[in-house]
Amino acid sequence: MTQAQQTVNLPSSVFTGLTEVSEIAATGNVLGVINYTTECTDPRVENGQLRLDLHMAATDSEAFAEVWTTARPVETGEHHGAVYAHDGEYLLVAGRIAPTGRYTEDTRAAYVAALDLMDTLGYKNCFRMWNFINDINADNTEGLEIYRDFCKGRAEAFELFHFGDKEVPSATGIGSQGGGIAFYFLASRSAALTSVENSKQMAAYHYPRQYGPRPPKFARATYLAATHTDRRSGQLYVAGTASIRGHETLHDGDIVKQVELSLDNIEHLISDENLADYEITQGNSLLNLDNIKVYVRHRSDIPAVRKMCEERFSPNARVQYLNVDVCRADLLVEIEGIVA
Ligand SMILES: C=C(O[C@@H]1C=C(C(=O)O)C=C[C@H]1O)C(=O)O
Repeated sequence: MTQAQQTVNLPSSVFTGLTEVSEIAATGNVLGVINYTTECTDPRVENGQLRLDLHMAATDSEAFAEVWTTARPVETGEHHGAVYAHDGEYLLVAGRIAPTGRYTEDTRAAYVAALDLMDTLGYKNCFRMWNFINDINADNTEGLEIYRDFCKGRAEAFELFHFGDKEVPSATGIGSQGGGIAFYFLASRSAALTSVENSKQMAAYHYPRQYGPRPPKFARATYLAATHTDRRSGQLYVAGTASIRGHETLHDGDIVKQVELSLDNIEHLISDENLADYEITQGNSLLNLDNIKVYVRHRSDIPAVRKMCEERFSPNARVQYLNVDVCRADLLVEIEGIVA
């Protein structure tokens, strides 16, 4: 099959009630099940499937599962505390850092184990990372905000693996309702990746030191396609996006304006105007965003946030609203998604 005809069976995920996971699992091979639920547990292999429970819901009624499926048979395993599942083309790896007074070293060690696993198994193209950080805005035992503590350890791990700034994947770094720091990553063996920045935001890895000793290392989006010549039909994994222009938070205290700017930021990020710098042409708008998570700091804001989002998202989009802290104390909302 020529490169031009090569198709990459991209992973897809669905959100489902915790009880429906078995039904989804019956439809194909499961790369992994991420439970956004009422407690955090260490990643595990259960019935041959990778499972990670994240404490992201206050009640069972708010809980849901994100199920990653693939057309290929899946193998699972464990590597220095990280649990993984792979199908020959895609790898899902999950880990958890236990609560501690200082996260830099444990974050670095956990990321080193996961990045080493990717190298060892041959899935060097990491295209999305999710990090769930309990007490994200609280100070660690040395007075450093826990998010900044995490960012330091992550930056050190990327440095050890010689990740250039333009090689870091899109990511989410968000609060949780318990459990230290849990994370999961997606990587590919052969897909072509393009790191995408937002021309209206400073690249996070260039943030000034006022935001911490080491900047957050992530791309605003990662474009994933079968080959580098495919600039039209790839997927865009959109990082958690908030009310930030340049490097500054805008609309402190104003949830409505923060939602508007977060949505405007994503709309611009995935637009042909912004993607022209990468020779990607897809004609995207917010109506093409799916697998959406909307993180809201104050539970009482969720109804208004939902109404604003529903006015701009496709009625067919899969959307979950979660009540957790955001990476900066002055941010009230954050939104992520995938353009498939
Ligand atoms: C919202 C922002 O950052 C958040 C933190 C991230 C991280 O540290 O990995 C990634 C995206 C967002 O979840 C931002 O800086 O714009």
